Amino acid sequence: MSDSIETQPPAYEVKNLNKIFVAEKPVHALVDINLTIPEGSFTCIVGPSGCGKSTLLRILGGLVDETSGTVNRSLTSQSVPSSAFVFQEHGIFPWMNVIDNVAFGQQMAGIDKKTRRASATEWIKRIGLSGFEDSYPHQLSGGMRQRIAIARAFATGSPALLMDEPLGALDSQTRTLMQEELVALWEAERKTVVLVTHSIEEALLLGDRIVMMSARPATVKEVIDVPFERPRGIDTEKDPRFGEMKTQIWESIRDEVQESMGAIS
Ligand SMILES: Nc1ncnc2c1ncn2[C@@H]1O[C@H](COP(=O)(O)OP(=O)(O)OP(=O)(O)O)[C@@H](O)[C@H]1O
Repeated sequence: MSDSIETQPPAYEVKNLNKIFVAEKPVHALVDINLTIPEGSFTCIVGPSGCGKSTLLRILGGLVDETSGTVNRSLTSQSVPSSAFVFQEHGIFPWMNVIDNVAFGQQMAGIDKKTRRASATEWIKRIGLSGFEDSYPHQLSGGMRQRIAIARAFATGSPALLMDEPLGALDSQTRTLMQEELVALWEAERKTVVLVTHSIEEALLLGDRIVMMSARPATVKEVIDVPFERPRGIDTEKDPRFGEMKTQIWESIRDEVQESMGAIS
């Protein structure tokens, strides 16, 4: 874990948060969530499928309202959105070319065309897609499309990036490369990142901290500090502690899945 993370002021402070979706049958998604996310940290959220991870992320970003409790967001900005989202798929517009997709967030923020095209060109270079500025998403691979979605989020200038399984649809080799690229961008920019993942390995490779959620109605079961030095990679995975932590997290999640299915006798 980065030494300074613990001393950073909170980017998000969640207190006694509850979320009940009002549907034909009300769904109690989140119950009494208390969580502090330090500025500049990389936090991964893991938990059983359907427990409420995406809901928590959307509440952090203000896309969904909480039912009760509070979310204090200290990272605000007059000129750009306080957070930018990256979703697993469909995050970029098929009718826009690469440069317009990357510049979209800045366009929404009212930044002039010349400035946003210069910034988008720089970001396209940083993600290794120079030469593809005029290409359309259907002409690109899945990995290239997710690079664009990530570049667009960084290019908005938002101080926080909220990512919902951003690498989940990629093949394992592309995913490994993109994990490294994402961490390199985060280390250079030091945004506050909150990333939902189903992959325990990914959480251990990317995160300063891992927030483990219980089965629905979800609460924060545990927050684990990830002890591995950066850069992390194959050597990190060979560390015996990596295997131990992976087993510990998996066993905890498995208990939650079993509990939610009523499978524990
Ligand atoms: N708009 C909505 N209306 C009603 N129920 C909803 C709504 N959005 C989510 N839910 C319910 O809230 C619960 C949590 O959903 P959420 O998508 O946050 O879980 P998740 O942990 O991200 O799932 P997964 O890991 O499968 O992506 C689920 O039972 C889901 O059906």
